[in-house]
Amino acid sequence: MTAPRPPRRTRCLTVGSSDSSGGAGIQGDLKAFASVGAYGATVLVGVTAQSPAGVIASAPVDLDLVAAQLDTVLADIGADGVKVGTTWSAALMHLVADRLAGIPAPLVVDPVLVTAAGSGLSGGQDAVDALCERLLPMAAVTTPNFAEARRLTGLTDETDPAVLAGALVRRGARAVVITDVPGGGDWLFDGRRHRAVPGPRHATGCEHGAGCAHSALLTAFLARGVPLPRAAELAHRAVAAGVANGAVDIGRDRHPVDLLTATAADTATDTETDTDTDTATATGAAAAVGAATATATETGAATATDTDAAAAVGAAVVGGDRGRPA
Ligand SMILES: Nc1ncnc2c1ncn2[C@@H]1O[C@H](COP(=O)(O)OP(=O)(O)OP(=O)(O)O)[C@@H](O)[C@H]1O
Ligand SMILES: Cc1ncc(CO)c(N)n1
Repeated sequence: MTAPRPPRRTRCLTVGSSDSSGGAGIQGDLKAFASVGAYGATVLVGVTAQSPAGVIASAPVDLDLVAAQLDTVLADIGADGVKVGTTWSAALMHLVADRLAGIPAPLVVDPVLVTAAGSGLSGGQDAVDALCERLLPMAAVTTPNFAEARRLTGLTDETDPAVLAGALVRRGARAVVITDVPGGGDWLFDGRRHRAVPGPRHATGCEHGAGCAHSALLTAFLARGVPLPRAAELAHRAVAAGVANGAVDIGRDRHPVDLLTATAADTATDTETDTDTDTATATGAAAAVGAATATATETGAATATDTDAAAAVGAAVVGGDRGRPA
């Protein structure tokens, strides 16, 4: 009799660029995957010199090296969920689309065109067109911020997220989450139904990497089979908590989001007694899915009342593959 195979952890792959400050890009993605216990692999497509204040210099990685990374990681590690970030060139978009075509894993496309600090970070219009034509139709969801949604649709003065999301679906997206819409929170359109993903805005200045963290968490949750509306809610709550409890001690004027230490800080010396309910209850990615995390961590079983959340986080914590799509 052969021994049962141990449960496999969720494998997430990010195709993105390096952020020298460590807060966004592939570094941010790895932290976001780790915050929910997913295994993160990376295909590096570019390098940036940046701080939370902005991008100073950048360069793409040679396409042959990108192809070799994709082939190697997909052949050996595989992926249950894939995220694509920075869009350096049309050639890169075509290469990534060719290599990812047909892989049985949800794809999240975070079209990084404008960073939280307002820096442009993308190729030209041909890269944007290739992204829309090749990658958006393959993706389970795309997650532009408000400025990116305007750029992708060409609706540069549009203020209504529903109009922008509708236009993106007409451009080929299957589903859209526009992040940080006016008034706070996100906007989800799954191609059939529009809905707000509400949440308060936190004025901590810790927004660097928020978009990367959001799309990486969405990738991990979708990889575990959490339905998109719930995954969008969980990802937003986790990131908003990471902004509220961000790394204010890192960076001069602007600071990175922090998904990892908030939970630890919560259980540490308790020097901060925060009465703001959102801040107090939603500390860190793990706590954003509520008691589910704690229960799963302690008992090794996702016994919390919030089943989606438990599936999303619990599976990672116990290294299992519950919730994985067939
Ligand atoms: N100040 C804030 N308070 C609460 N939530 C926020 C705040 N800023 C952003 N968020 C949330 O963070 C997530 C990412 O949104 P955002 O629009 O900042 O991404 P982005 O602009 O792509 O970020 P970046 O370029 O730094 O990666 C969304 O769920 C959004 O609602
Ligand atoms: C490399 C990189 N990717 C993504 C973002 C998100 O805006 C960033 N600031 N830097």
